[in-house]
Amino acid sequence: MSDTQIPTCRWGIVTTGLISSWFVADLMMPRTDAKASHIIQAIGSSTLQKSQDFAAKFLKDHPDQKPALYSSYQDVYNDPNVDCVYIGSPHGFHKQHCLEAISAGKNVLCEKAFTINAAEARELVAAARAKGTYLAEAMWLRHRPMVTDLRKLLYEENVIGNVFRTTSDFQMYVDVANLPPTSRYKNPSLGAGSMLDIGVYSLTWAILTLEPEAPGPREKPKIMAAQSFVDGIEVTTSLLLHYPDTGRQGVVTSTTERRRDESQIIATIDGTDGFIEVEGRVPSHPTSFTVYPKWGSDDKKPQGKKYDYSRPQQGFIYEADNTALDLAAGRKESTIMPLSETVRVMEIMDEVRRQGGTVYPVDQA
Ligand SMILES: NC(=O)C1=CN([C@@H]2O[C@H](COP(=O)(O)OP(=O)(O)OC[C@H]3O[C@@H](n4cnc5c(N)ncnc54)[C@H](OP(=O)(O)O)[C@@H]3O)[C@@H](O)[C@H]2O)C=CC1
Ligand SMILES: O=C1OC[C@@H](O)[C@H](O)[C@H]1O
Repeated sequence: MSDTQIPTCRWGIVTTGLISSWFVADLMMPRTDAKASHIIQAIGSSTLQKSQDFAAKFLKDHPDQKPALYSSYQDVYNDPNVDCVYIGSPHGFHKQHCLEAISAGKNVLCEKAFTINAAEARELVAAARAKGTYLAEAMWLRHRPMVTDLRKLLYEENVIGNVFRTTSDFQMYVDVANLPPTSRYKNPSLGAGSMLDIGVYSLTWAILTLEPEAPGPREKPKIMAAQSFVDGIEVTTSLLLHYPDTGRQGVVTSTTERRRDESQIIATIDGTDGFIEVEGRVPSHPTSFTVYPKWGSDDKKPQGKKYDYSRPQQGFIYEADNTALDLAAGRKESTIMPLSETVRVMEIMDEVRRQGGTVYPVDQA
């Protein structure tokens, strides 16, 4: 604990790609409501030059940060001053990188999609439990205070009556046909495909708004899914969730075939007394939501009440703070995204892929 009684987490950043830059930039932004403080203790890349370039670019305004810069990921796992390793490699490497970190005795926060399939996720859970290390999926959407507030309005205050449906669509244009085979959006071994990369967020909106018990134990929905492909890579997934007990339905879609607007409605939750629209750039990046009463008999959209959560940070600070709090409390997994929940999500995506026809090389191993 620091003097101010908030925990400090010393992070070891593994890989210097896009997400690692977003994560580090967010952690370094000033704020007044910190629940933890964060130190970038080490950076590991496939080359020393990349680690140096990353630090020079993303820590240039933070001379107090003096990370050890490494030419391998293993050096980060071996660094005794690192409290938690953040893994930002492509999906296909998550299992290997997590296993290497765990076997070095390190706590791990690993990017989504957690693994390629549920079997890999279960293997990681077993490894972390055997070693006694912390392991969590960096599903940052679940950590947003907005999500907690929204679920409270839905299921404690019942602001839209009985929830019966959620729709969520993630659109992102990727020119799959013209990408090199090494790209994580094109290479099946790296887990290319819209479902694992972005559909997981649309699915998360359905889970969070249709399953009030989440992340506790609960029934699994029935799943109906279809997937489409370009050059053998899944580019569009549509999936229907149906909860027989309540009749609720989730309409969950993702595509890398469509350009999106800068701001849009990223999820809609329908209830018997009204509806809620979640606004933002994409389903991983909500900025506000608006609660509307039921439509009247005229054709005018009713007046809604907007809840705005825009702030300078992208939102990675919430998962980082919560990880630091978990570690300070001696927990071995996240209370917000427990490992059982990660495995459940992976199982749902396995079933979507089984119906849709996406097969990754490790599925056949
Ligand atoms: N939470 C979120 O909003 C986001 C999450 N993600 C997730 O983060 C992960 C990485 O995505 P992203 O940052 O976009 O990917 P990038 O391609 O930008 O970066 C991946 C990094 O992984 C390392 N790497 C190791 N082996 C390979 C390989 N064979 N091919 C490519 N990279 C390799 C490289 O790091 P180095 O050169 O340093 O060794 C590379 O820079 C994915 O799991 C993705 O789903 C991505 C974007 C947003
Ligand atoms: O998690 C993600 O959200 C934003 C997208 O740009 C990215 O490809 C995806 O991995």
